[in-house]
Amino acid sequence: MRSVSDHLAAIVARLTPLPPLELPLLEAAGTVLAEEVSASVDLPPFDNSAMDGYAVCASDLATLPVTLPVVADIPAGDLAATGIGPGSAARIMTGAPLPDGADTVVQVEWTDGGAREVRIDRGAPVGTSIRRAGDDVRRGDVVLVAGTPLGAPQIGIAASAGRARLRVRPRPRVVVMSTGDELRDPGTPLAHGQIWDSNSFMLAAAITEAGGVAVRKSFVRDDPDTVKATLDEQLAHADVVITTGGVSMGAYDVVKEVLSRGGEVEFEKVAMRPGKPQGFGLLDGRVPIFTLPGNPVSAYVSFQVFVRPALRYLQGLAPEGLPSVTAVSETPLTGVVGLQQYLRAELTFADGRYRVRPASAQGSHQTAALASASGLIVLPADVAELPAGAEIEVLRLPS
Ligand SMILES: Nc1nc2c(c(=O)[nH]1)N[C@H]1C(S)=C(S)[C@@H](COP(=O)(O)OP(=O)(O)OC[C@H]3O[C@@H](n4cnc5c(N)ncnc54)[C@H](O)[C@@H]3O)O[C@H]1N2
Ligand code: MOO
Repeated sequence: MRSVSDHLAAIVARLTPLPPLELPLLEAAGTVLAEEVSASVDLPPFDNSAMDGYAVCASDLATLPVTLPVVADIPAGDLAATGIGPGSAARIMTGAPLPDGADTVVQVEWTDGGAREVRIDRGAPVGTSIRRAGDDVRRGDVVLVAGTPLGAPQIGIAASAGRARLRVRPRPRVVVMSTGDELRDPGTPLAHGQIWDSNSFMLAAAITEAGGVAVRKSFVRDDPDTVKATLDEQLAHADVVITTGGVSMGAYDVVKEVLSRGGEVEFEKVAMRPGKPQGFGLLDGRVPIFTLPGNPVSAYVSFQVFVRPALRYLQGLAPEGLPSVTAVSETPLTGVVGLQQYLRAELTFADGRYRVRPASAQGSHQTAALASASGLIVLPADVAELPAGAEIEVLRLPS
């Protein structure tokens, strides 16, 4: 059996990051930058006021209070090149260009707020409330490097630097499809022996959480031709395909049957619980496919352990999994030697430390315990027993 880390490494070795493309700025949010962005101008581009107030010459404030004529009114966006001289003031708004001749700004609270003339009660040494050109970014400075995930602040600086479009690696488009004759869509009636398809909905949500674009295909019957035709149909517009079900040892495990044929997908037993039967390959020699086990908890854990890192890698990021913390176990933990276990658990933080308690239901069909879990305890393959109070790694589940 392959170890979890060997299986992930084998997957990553076969992936190629998605080719970059140019997107309008807002569509680039959530993607990963594939170029360097530098400022084409100083930011701010001109000296401007940090306060609503009056632009004056500091030398006029030697004796206070002082009353000065207001010779100009400068709102933000004012294009007129107004200047002032000693003995006069310009009313100025936050962000408005500093008039020539002024070397300080007195905020309005320190004055009588006059429109024709203004009485100034408090002094403001040279440079007060002035934001100098380039004191955020100098023209030519690199503000974002290639490989940066584009969150809100990064989209903001790109806009500040004047960029309307960015070259990025896009969010991977991931087609998810459940297989199984027993499956029905939620909202429709069930006959005996049938269940509602939960995997495709759960994984579509997980794909979105992991930064991909999910395309949920309705479930597919356990029929080799239908499975093959549906996969072929998806190839044109998928960066990744995920299937669930049909990969163990059963007589109707059609995913395995169809995809083993051409040798495109390799089916492995991975030393983990849940999630032992795994398949990975490149459809058509190019589109990564993950064939995840059908048990819902197994499918979910497999997604977090293998697919999430792969989606990151496709965007040009390090193939990391979920963030983890070290927690103190509140109960003894029993391992299965030879299998790395992922135990659904409640993770809490109190008195400066994380504590963790495994759920009592650990079956790979027991989805209620998964839905109320906040963490997954990672119990390594070589651990048989851990006493209560021991420290253990816990993956934090997205919330
Ligand atoms: N003889 C053996 N049997 C099984 C083995 C084994 O090694 N030898 N492995 C077990 C393990 S571990 C797992 S995990 C499952 C994997 O099975 P498949 O991937 O073939 O999945 P199915 O048989 O299609 O389904 C398993 C289980 O999950 C339910 N299911 C499937 N799809 C969905 C869905 N979309 N939504 C909700 N539930 C779903 C399905 O009804 C079954 O109950 O194999 C074990 N067996
Ligand atoms: O290994 Mo299966 O994925 O546990 O139920």
